[in-house]
Amino acid sequence: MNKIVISVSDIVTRLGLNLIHDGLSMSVKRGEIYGLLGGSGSGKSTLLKEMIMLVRPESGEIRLLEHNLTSITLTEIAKLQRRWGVLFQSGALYSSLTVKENIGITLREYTCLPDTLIQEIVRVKLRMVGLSDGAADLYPSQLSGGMIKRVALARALAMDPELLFLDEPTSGLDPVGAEAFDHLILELRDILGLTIVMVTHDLDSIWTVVDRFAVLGDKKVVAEGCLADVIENPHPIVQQFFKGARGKIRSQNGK
Ligand SMILES: Nc1ncnc2c1ncn2[C@@H]1O[C@H](COP(=O)(O)OP(=O)(O)OP(=O)(O)O)[C@@H](O)[C@H]1O
Repeated sequence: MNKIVISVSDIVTRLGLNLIHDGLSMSVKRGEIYGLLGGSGSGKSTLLKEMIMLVRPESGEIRLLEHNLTSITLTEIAKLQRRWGVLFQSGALYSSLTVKENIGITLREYTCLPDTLIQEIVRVKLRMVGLSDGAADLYPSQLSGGMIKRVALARALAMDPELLFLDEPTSGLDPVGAEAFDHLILELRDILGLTIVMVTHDLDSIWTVVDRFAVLGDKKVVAEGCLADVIENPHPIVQQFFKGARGKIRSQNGK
């Protein structure tokens, strides 16, 4: 069985007066694509932010790549941050920097690599996400939504991370672009051996790329597992979530 690389145990999260998580637990295994699903406001993005230490839970424990995030030192945080990449929903590219500068920025910040090598790494990452060298000198305002996601993904991969966090990677893309992006994620996981955690509302992504997932509701994980297992879970939140999707499965099966 694959080793667990992220384990969230019994966390309680409060943001302002809002209780977001109340005894939430889940775990991610090495090499899998793990989805965080749930209704709007169920705390998916907050959970992802807790895994990358942008938000701190009030209690409970998060262990990531054998570090306990509640008791980690600053030096360990700095090392750990190099081992993950993040793709935020909007892409979060710097508008005043070109594509190549956006991708190279973490390499310049975290390494002492010479400029020629950084340029070469940027070229490799661009190709890895299916973009040509011609995109390197463009600014974000000159890119389509799909290209922005790809550049943001290339930037997330710049440091050769073991873990990739994706917050709604296909949001804002048309169905064709979303499908292409899903396939890219699958391909990169297989080629690079990544472990991927993704927040998604996109049921097509769940069928296509996600190996296991958690459904968040009632401030907890109400179901966790692979699609075949979770879809049979009688919890009302799960059934509500998949009602339309189940119809889709039936129609796909010709039933
Ligand atoms: N800084 C904050 N202060 C107070 N409440 C917050 C803060 N950030 C988020 N929240 C609240 O926390 C709840 C969970 O937010 P979160 O973004 O994690 O949900 P989500 O499941 O990702 O939702 P969506 O699918 O709509 O993006 C929401 O009700 C949100 O309003």
